[in-house]
Amino acid sequence: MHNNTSSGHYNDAELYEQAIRYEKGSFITSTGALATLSGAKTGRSPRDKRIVNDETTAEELWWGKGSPNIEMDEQTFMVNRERAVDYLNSLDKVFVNDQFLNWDPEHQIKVRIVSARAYHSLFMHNMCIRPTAEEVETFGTPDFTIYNAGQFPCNRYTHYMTSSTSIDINLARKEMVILGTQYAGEMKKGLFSLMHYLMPKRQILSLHSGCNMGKDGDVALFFGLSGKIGLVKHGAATCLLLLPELSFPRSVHCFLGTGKTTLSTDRNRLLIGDDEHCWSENGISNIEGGCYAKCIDLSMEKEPDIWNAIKFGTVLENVVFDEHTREVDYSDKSVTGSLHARKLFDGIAGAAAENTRAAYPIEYIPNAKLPCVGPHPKNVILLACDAFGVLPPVSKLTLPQTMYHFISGYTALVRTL
Ligand SMILES: Nc1ncnc2c1ncn2[C@@H]1O[C@H](COP(=O)(O)OP(=O)(O)O)[C@@H](O)[C@H]1O
Ligand SMILES: C=C(OP(=O)(O)O)C(=O)O
Repeated sequence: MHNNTSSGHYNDAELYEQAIRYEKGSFITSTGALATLSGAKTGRSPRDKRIVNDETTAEELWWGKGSPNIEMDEQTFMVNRERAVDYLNSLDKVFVNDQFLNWDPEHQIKVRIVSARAYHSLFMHNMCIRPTAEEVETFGTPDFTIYNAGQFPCNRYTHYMTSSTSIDINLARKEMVILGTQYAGEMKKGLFSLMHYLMPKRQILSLHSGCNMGKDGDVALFFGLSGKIGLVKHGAATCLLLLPELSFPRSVHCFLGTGKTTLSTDRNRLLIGDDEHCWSENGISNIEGGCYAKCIDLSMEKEPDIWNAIKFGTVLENVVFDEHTREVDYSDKSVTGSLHARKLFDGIAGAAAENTRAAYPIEYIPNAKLPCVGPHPKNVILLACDAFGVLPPVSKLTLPQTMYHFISGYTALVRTL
């Protein structure tokens, strides 16, 4: 970085101080968490996420109709990279996180995150695997670097840009650039995209799943899409029956997530991870070092372990709290149900992206399995949200049926309008 910009690793307390002093909307809640705001974007921007299509990725990645990969060229990546680095260099200080991905030591990846906001640094500190002091000293060259200049927009007149947000991945340069969104989840999901590229080359399956283990070592995987909006009628969702003490609201309702985090965090089982895993010959390993729980309507009674994890060190995104008591009102969706959120979901009547979040280190869950690895899974659960009520609430699938439903994406929400 530029000589006038100081960069460094900060501890949790220092990051709290920096966030509270310099980042508007950052406060300590009654339980000690750092409550903060992600700005206009309160969820991911998949339509603004691009991958450089070069000689190698042209062959290796799926492009074109039906593919979720949106392309950009190397030159445009460099334009955005320069813009992000120039922005970061214009600041007095930037935050640097050197951390690891993947609890399987044989397939661990070193990542560096350079960010402008203390909130982003604390978030990644919680979400990636934390190195020891000695490992920080001997970290060396990272395998991948994120430049997060999310407060600064991309230039809408730059080739490929369709808004002021761009999340750009260059696999050859091993870099990711973020412009125009401060939603912290972009960083963790960007690294997950990287793992989807790197791990299959090593004959390892990267999985969007939660994972926990019974006392006898039986591992269960929970698959289900996140970040989808749904209109669910009471009683129509499969996951309702998997965890009957929780309930969906009575009427038509919009929400995110199918329950990987909620259902893998289970008092009676050891938590291996809530969202991203690798399945290799060695068994299962969590990619991350933390959890990113949705907290809309969170309560002590329904989800006690997640509730208790919201303490000093935890980042609370876009929640509303009482100015004096600093008690969080988890039913308040006014920040994430913003005009922007409504626009994001294409004007679906009454829709609000209820995406208030808590990011905490996995060891904040009392029965976390550390290190976060386990043997080959015994059960695979596909969580579905079938608003039509066509799927039986619980079905035991044969292997071909499982493959069919997994590949056809039926763990996603199926909605009515
Ligand atoms: N029966 C249920 N099973 C799972 N989640 C439920 C249930 N009822 C309500 N919920 C809520 O749905 C959301 C599920 O989100 P989450 O577990 O984060 O999904 P994912 O990890 O798959 O993205 C949470 O806000 C949870 O409180
Ligand atoms: C970070 C995200 O994923 P998940 O819902 O799986 O936590 C997200 O969709 O914004």
